[in-house]
Amino acid sequence: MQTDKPFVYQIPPKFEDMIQVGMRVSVPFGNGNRLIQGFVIGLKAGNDFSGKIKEIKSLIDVEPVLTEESIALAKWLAHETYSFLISCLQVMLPSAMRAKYYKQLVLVDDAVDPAVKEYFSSSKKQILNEDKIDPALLKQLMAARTSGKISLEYLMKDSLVEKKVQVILNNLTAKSYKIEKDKLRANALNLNRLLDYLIKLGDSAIEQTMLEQKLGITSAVIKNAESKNWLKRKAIVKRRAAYKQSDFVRTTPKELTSAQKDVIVKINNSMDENKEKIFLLEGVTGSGKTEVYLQAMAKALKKGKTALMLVPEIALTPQMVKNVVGRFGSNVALLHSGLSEGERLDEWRRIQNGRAKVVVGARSAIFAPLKKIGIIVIDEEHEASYKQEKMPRYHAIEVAKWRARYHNCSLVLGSATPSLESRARAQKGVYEWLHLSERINKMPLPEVELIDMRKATKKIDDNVDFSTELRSEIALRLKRKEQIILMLNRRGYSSFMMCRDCGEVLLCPNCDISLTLHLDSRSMKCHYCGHEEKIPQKCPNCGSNKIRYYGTGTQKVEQELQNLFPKARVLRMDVDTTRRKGMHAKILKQFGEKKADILLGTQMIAKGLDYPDVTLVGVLNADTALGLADFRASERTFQLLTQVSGRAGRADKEGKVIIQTFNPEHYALQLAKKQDYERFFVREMNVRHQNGYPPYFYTVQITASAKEEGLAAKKIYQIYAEIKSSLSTKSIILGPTPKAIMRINNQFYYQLIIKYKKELNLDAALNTILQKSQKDERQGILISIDKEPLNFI
Ligand SMILES: Nc1ncnc2c1ncn2[C@@H]1O[C@H](COP(=O)(O)OP(=O)(O)OP(=O)(O)O)[C@@H](O)[C@H]1O
Ligand SMILES: [Zn+2]
Ligand SMILES: [Zn+2]
Repeated sequence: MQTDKPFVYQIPPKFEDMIQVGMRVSVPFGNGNRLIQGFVIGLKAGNDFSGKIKEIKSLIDVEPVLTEESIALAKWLAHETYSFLISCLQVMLPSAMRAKYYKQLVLVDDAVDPAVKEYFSSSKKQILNEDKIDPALLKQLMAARTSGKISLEYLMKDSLVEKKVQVILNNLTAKSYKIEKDKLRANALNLNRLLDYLIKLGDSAIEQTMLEQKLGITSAVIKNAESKNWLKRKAIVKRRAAYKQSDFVRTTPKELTSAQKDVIVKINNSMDENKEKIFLLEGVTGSGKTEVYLQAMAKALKKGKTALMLVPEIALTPQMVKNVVGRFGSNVALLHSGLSEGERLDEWRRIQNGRAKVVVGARSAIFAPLKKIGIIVIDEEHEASYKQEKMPRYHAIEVAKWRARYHNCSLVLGSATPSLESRARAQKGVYEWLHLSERINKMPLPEVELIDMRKATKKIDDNVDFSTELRSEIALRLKRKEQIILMLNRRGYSSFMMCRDCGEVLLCPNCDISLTLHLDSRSMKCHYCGHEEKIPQKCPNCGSNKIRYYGTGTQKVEQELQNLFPKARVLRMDVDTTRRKGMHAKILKQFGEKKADILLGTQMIAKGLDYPDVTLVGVLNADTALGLADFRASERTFQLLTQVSGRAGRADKEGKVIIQTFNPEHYALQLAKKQDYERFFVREMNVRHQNGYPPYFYTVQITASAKEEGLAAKKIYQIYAEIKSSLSTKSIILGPTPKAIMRINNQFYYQLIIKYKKELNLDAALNTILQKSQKDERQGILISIDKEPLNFI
């Protein structure tokens, strides 16, 4: 259970001069006095607590892991995102530093069933693994516990482990080695070789595994030598490297174009003023935003400060790493999910102790413990992955703003397709708007052609995913030995219905939002107002019976490609082919080395890739995102199509883009075809204004979930009543409704969304809900509060 308040503990005399705010300690907690991990968030003399005060048991850290800044940030975050403070403190640290708890069973009385005895055969203490244990045995164990024959203990394992390796050191003088060698039989080859090596080793040391490899000997030989006192073994801490320095060629700053210069001058000036300032760098695809980031970051370093750069997880490609590590060398720390826990911990430590001055990472890297930050860069700022979907539900941009204020530094938000919220703020002058409107070397943006699949499918077999136009363009590039990127849009896979003849997507009569298919209830539902109707047999628009779930798979397309172009070398990139660690990078590397002609993938190939030989981009299905019942559907579609189109024709060869769609008239597609972000912005702002959506309104989403549908529904209506009474009449509540995927893991989800402009009482009302949610949790009802949710359904 969450206990979201600080507790008072006594500092035992032995820790008196050592304990500091920001350290982790282990303390007894609750009636059982089991040990748990806690954070020291304040020190005070005397106390105003009337009960008996427990003592701190031990210190987990010898120096604080939380800084003054991170504690202040956590407090703000808890308030800002309606989260528990403890979750916010934990999010500041790498996962390896979060305590993990184990249950341990201890046999106290031998008179137990044979099965139980067997369980304890290797040791009287066993770590209980509830997932792996046979349920029948578990039942017996629990019975034995009730009768007092077994006791249950909670253990905290601090996984703050450093990686240790064994190194070999000399133990004898050169002279003694000579004597040993003379004693040795000549056919003791391994020992002879080892002795020769040790004589040469002198004062240095070598890792044991390396020595074994080098001499082709086993650890038994080393053991033997150790017993003869020839050598010493010692465990030393080894840094787990996130990247190999030697893999990167150092690069020097590029001569900037005049457009880039105009932009960087503004950023540099603001850095010289040491004032908090937010820039929106809107630059078309291939306009050289990365070089601007790098030179601005270099400026921060020159001023003796540090630099923090965020990129979406999926864009943390070998190319991006090459760019940054190439420029800043060993100053760079990388933080992303491709690293092991240990690697991330070691990178975090390098940042904390000031050895890494540049941090590049995905969302959670925004909490990197850099001191004296001079600049924060957020690339692809429109990306939804910057928002965390579990508590604390923070948006990295909001955290970045807080840190920019704390450090009085610059924040640069960059994108070819900024989020509407960001672009609107630039409009109002909240952010300074910087614009790169042309590609490097004045290369044109690629020509985009929309293919109307309502007509195309009639010409060819209904089941084929390639129009004749796309096929002939692919054939042409294959002949010219140029490269092709094909994207299959999988978002919203099979979740909505569309007519194959007229392109009609079923809409809600009350909202301008498409209905979502619910297979469990066999109906179409609106997730905004609750409207529900039967799944139609015929298209309500044209009467055709060719209406279907929309969706296709990468594997099916790959097969088709092989049939159409048997000689083409295809790389497929989707969740299946990238599940294994490092595969994502590997596939991109192969493509970059021209070991394939076609890169076929899902959304994950849309951004950041910069390959000069790619001259054709094909989008197989542009529509799935449009069909989603979310008011951001048009924005996401426009962003995705513009981003993926931007992969074509980035160097000296002209690019071409083919987009297959059932909705060629839709403004998101028409404007993506022109790659005209500015016009899209104006148009979409109009739509948002008319329908009362962000950025014209703020939003909060409240979700209630439970194993029993009734409980979740009852709770959300109760919250609805409470919230309603505290809101002014100007605000709107959408719902309550079940969520689009109402049941996940047998948990039922209900939600409501509050739209408001100004609500003085809302904050207090939401905090009350949060505090009460601890009680709800005991009854199996989970409540979540999400400020500015990016997912409405
Ligand atoms: N001043 C420059 N002189 C020469 N080449 C440059 C310069 N600036 C950038 N480039 C090159 O131009 C290409 C495009 O730049 P970059 O990848 O930074 O674009 P981008 O704006 O980030 O695009 P996207 O939004 O599509 O990722 C890169 O290959 C980069 O090396
Ligand atoms: Zn129709
Ligand atoms: Zn509706």
